[in-house]
Amino acid sequence: RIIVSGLDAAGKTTLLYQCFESNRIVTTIPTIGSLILETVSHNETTFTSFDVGGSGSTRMLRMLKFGYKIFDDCCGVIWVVDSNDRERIPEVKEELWSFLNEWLPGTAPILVVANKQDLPNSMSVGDIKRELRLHEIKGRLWHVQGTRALPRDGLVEGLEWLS
Ligand SMILES: Nc1nc2c(ncn2[C@@H]2O[C@H](COP(=O)(O)OP(=O)(O)OP(=O)(O)O)[C@@H](O)[C@H]2O)c(=O)[nH]1
Ligand SMILES: [Mg+2]
Repeated sequence: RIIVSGLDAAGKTTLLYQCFESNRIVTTIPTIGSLILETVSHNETTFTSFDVGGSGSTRMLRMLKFGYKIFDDCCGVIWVVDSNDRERIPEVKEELWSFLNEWLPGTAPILVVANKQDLPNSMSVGDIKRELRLHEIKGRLWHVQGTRALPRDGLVEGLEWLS
């Protein structure tokens, strides 16, 4: 199982469907209010997506209720970041680190997807590495891949790294 997470509107749904249905523009609706999840299965791999945005209490309830089952058999994480949303990067950092420290046991590798690279004001891969302090990750492999889910670009490279 691969967990796909990140703040709301980062591009998780778009990315999930773009991975498997080439050249199709996916119309997404925000997952606000729903507890979890979107699941896409491909060969032997299940991609389970949920967002960690929203209010703190909702987020925590969601994690508590579903956390263990989801995380138990997780062998990799895709963390999607809206590279264009500079204002929320501190929130991304906080959520990512609490996710790594509190919720994700073991040594599962993490692919950080620096999405929305097509937008002119987006942060670079280097910016994202620095802002999220990824070099402080201990005991698991990590990698940052710049992507444009619309049109898709970089996704295959990212998945190759993860596999
Ligand atoms: N410009 C641009 N827009 C993107 C890209 N990827 C996704 N989007 C847009 O960003 C918005 C949010 O994308 P979603 O895939 O719904 O994001 P999500 O992470 O699933 O959001 P929630 O379901 O609310 O958690 C949509 O309007 C997408 O069309 C990208 O690479 N570039
Ligand atoms: Mg979504």
